[in-house]
Amino acid sequence: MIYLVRMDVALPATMPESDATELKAREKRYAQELQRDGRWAELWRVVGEYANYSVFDVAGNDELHELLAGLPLFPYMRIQVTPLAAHPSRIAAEEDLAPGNP
Ligand SMILES: O=C(O)CC1=CCC(=O)O1
Repeated sequence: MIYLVRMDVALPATMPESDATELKAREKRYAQELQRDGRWAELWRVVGEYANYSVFDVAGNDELHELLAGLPLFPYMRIQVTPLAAHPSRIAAEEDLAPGNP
């Protein structure tokens, strides 16, 4: 299933800079691991905000929840999830159209 996810991050003003830096580094490693295995398909910054729009390609609600809850920044995020369905007018990617592709 495909999900559009918006994450808004709000770190407490009282958080020491070194803790914030360490959390962000862990978040980056976690996000890049999931991008490499294909489950975090898109990651875009919202212009002018400490927020992102992401697209996840996972088995379903339970897997998405597990991935999101595992984000190092999860305790400091507001997360909105929109499940997406195929659009009938979408031109499929070349590889989707390849003969023999399930
Ligand atoms: O900076 C953000 O939007 C939060 C975040 C998600 C993945 C990552 O590396 O940072």
